[in-house]
Amino acid sequence: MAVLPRPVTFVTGNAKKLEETMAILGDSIPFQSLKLDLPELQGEPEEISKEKARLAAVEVNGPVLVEDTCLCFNALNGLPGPYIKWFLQKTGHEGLNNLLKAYDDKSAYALCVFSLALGPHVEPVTFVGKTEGRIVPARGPANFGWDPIFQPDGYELTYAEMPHEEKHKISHRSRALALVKAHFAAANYAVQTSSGSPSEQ
Ligand SMILES: O=c1nc[nH]c2c1ncn2[C@H]1C[C@H](O)[C@@H](COP(=O)(O)OP(=O)(O)OP(=O)(O)O)O1
Ligand SMILES: [Mg+2]
Repeated sequence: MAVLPRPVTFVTGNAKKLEETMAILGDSIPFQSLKLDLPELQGEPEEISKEKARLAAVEVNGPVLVEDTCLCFNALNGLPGPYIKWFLQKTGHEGLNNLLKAYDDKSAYALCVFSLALGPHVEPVTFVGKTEGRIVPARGPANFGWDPIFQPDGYELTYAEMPHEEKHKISHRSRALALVKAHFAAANYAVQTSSGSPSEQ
């Protein structure tokens, strides 16, 4: 049993990510959240996520969980990838579709990389979830990022058109979180209580 000084803090500036993560995790891990905009870093997805966790662990001075999400177009060798936030902000759903106009291949994948750092001086561990699909003209409510233009393989609906539970069955985020949950179950973490004795979770 590993003892945590306090529950793991999920650090994100994105309210929808937090909502989905809480819905998927339930009470499976000792968890709290902090709304903080961490820097948008460059590089490979796992390195970005790890570096985010290192920065968050320094901010929180305790155990943290972060995630970085990428939307990767195969025709563009994985771009926009981790830069999807800016592409979405600057070009919108239509602009993202237009990027693929020059190519027959509209296939894409959503990648979610969670990183857990038990403290500021502990090397983060990553958990990757991937969902394959394709980019389509926007359909469904536009209340979470690029959900309206991502249609997962095997479905006629975009992420945005699916009921939440349906998205969670196959999403990049839920696949990564399944690994996070398994890690917690195996590690058998316990949280230090104020009385000083660890309580098992
Ligand atoms: O399931 C999703 N379905 C649709 N869109 C999504 C999803 N998950 C993230 N997104 C969007 C948010 C942001 O525009 C970009 C990822 O950028 P990313 O840096 O990871 O997110 P963020 O800056 O909003 O929050 P954070 O403070 O955790 O970094 O893709
Ligand atoms: Mg971000």
